[in-house]
Amino acid sequence: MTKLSVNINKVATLRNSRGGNTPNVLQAAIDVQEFGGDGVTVHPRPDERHIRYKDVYDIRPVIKTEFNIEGYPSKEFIDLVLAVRPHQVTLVPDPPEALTSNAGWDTVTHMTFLQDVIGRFSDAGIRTSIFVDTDLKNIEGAVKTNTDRIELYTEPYATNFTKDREAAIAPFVEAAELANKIGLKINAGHDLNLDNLKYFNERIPYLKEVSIGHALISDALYIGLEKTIQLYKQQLIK
Ligand SMILES: CC(=O)[C@@H](O)[C@H](O)COP(=O)(O)O
Ligand SMILES: NCC(=O)COP(=O)(O)O
Repeated sequence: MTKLSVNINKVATLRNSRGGNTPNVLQAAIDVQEFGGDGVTVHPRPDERHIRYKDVYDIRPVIKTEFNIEGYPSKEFIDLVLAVRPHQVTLVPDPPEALTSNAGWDTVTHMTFLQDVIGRFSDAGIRTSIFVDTDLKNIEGAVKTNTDRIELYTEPYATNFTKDREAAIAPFVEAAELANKIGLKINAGHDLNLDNLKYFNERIPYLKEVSIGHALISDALYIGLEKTIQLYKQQLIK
């Protein structure tokens, strides 16, 4: 079964809209694991508009499953990850002002930088993953960065799924086949939801983990967090 890591950024976005501590982000991290999530993902950004650096420190001790920290590897981010020591770090090439992640790494152009950062995390015993699109040159470049995993950037799949699901999935299957062949493990995420997740999971070989936030937290407003997590987990049965 593919693992579900629940991204709780949007819980923090709601909290931050009022100040105070409602909803409680720490309790959300505890509950998503209690309700069957296989991990917790956070993506701190420089302006701390959702998950704050302090949240990341606070959440670490309540993790009983797997903690995945995503973000752009600025000096502050690298220091945070090395201090908190999650199970996995996912490097994302977001510029600071990005509304949300909107591209994968150009692994050829940024090879030396990625090799250096990945080396530092690997030396600290933290599993590494890098966010990439399905361009095969970026998959081939990824293996040379020495990353353990890639996270396939699934927004193009989600956008095209409603028009032509076969065409939408095809580049992701090809990318996953190549990644597996050259020794990379595969995660995926961005804009996955209850409509498009089952087909993605069925069609993508070797998929180890998906991280889902925006749609899952939105669904939870209607059907509750526990039921929502169970529904997402059901989509991930192979
Ligand atoms: C890498 C990725 O796709 C996610 O981390 C995404 O950026 C979710 O974060 P937000 O919901 O804060 O945009
Ligand atoms: N890595 C993707 C992630 O954590 C969540 O993305 P989204 O479901 O909020 O689009």
